[in-house]
Amino acid sequence: MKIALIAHDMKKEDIIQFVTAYKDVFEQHELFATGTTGKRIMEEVSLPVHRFHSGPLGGDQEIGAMIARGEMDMVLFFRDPLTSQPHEPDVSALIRLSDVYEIPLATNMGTAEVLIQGLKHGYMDWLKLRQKQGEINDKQK
Ligand SMILES: O=C(CO)COP(=O)(O)O
Repeated sequence: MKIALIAHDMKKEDIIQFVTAYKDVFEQHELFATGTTGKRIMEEVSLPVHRFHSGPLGGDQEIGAMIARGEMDMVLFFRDPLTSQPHEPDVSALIRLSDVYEIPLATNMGTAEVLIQGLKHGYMDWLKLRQKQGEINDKQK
């Protein structure tokens, strides 16, 4: 499963704690992140992460492009709702694309917890079926 991890600055500490707490789950999946979030996860949790640009420099859009290509399975985005972001349109675009392609998206730790528990207990297996169906459709094109 390909999982995107993103956190605004005020939520970086939270995402580090979250990924540390569920390291046993995350280490079984392929992780992607915006620049600074990914750097901190690699350094502080010692997990491999594919890093994109920092969010304000286009990282959210790069993750959005993966979603549009059907290459991302889950997005955990710890947003800061109390600070205005210069790249708010990019943030909205990423959330919109998650809805367009029906990708499970958490925008806070509470929902992220439910998604990761679901992943751990196999409730996300329908995603694999969808991937298989996508592969079949691609072959038929
Ligand atoms: O701004 C972000 C998401 O919108 C996060 O970017 P960084 O992980 O580079 O701080």
